Amino acid sequence: MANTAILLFAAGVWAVLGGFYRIAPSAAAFFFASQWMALPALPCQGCGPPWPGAWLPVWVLALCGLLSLGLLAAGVSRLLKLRAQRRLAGPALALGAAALLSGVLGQETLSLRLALLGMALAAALSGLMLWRGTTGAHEHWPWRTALCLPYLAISLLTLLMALFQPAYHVPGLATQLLPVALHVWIPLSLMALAVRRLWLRIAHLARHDSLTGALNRRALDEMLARARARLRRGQSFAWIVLDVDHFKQINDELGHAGGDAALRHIARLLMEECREPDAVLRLGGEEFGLLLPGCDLAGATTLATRLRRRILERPLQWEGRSVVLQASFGVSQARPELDAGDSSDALLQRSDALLYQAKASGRNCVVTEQGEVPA
Ligand SMILES: Nc1nc2c(ncn2[C@@H]2O[C@H](COP(=O)(O)OP(=O)(O)OP(=O)(O)O)[C@@H](O)[C@H]2O)c(=O)[nH]1
Repeated sequence: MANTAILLFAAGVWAVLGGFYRIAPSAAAFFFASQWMALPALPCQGCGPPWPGAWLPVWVLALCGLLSLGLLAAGVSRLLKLRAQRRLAGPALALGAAALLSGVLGQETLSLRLALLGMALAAALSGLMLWRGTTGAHEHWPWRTALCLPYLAISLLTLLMALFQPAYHVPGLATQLLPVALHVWIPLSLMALAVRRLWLRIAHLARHDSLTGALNRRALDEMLARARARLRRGQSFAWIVLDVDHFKQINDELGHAGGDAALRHIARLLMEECREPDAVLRLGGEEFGLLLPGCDLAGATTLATRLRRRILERPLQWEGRSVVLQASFGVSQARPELDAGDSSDALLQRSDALLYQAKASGRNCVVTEQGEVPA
């Protein structure tokens, strides 16, 4: 009864998360279905009514278990946006079909063995996808291990049952542990993963421009504060501001979607050309900024000159047309006496003035604190 209640509660939580809050809705739908399929499939020794599985032949229960684990694997692949591992998913499906056929033909023990083998594969598949899908900077190994361990346990247990004890109940300690792993830890850990992914996405959106993927103004404020603190300790930084030339004309000719594509194109070029500590920011409209920690005026000028050329050389490809873009640049280096104050925006103002000069002297050029750079 307790297991059934936990299971129905988890199904309800997935329905609310996916259906109401739209958190990973397709993955939540698979998890919801998986919870329902697990209801009759719970391996339970000597359970009678009202246990839903009490009325069904044992090979049907095992098939429900396989289906439940298959839906779980599908949900994991949707949640982590991974393609299911065909080498495991294909055989698990084939085992399910063979188990169904042999059950219908009256070969119950064979059907049970095949379904248990399928369950071992499906559980291994989910564990493998979770391990691979959570590899990265944000997930630490103890958390990843805790996520994957129950799948490994289920996989091993069902494999042993298939090979040595083809009966649909689990002996000894495993009788207690398996339902806990299946119905408590797996839904809880998957819910935590879904919510954590959403939180990371929100944190990403708060600092990035949704059109171009470049950092936004809020990120600029944080990065400038850190750069000013380093400036006070003697490490300089440089700032490049650039504005796409005649962007209104591009919008008029290509339409707003074409203008947006031009902005994404420019942002991609800037990101390709920058080094690891450099930050590419969209300041608004067609204006971008580059914050270059540890860089002096000469380095920033070299980069701006390279960017100006690269933008000219790599036209935007839009609806079969090749559209040449160009931009004007203002470049300055931070100075401790002017720019180290907590809320000083003198550096940005100097660069804006240089950008204005670049526009005034014909556009498509780089103007630094030492004058215009020859083309
Ligand atoms: N497609 C698109 N257009 C935008 C976006 N933000 C601003 N704009 C447009 O960008 C245009 C900027 O025009 P202007 O400020 O006159 O600048 P410009 O035509 O580039 O002229 P110069 O900077 O002097 O070379 C305006 O038409 C804005 O509507 C955006 O996110 N997407």
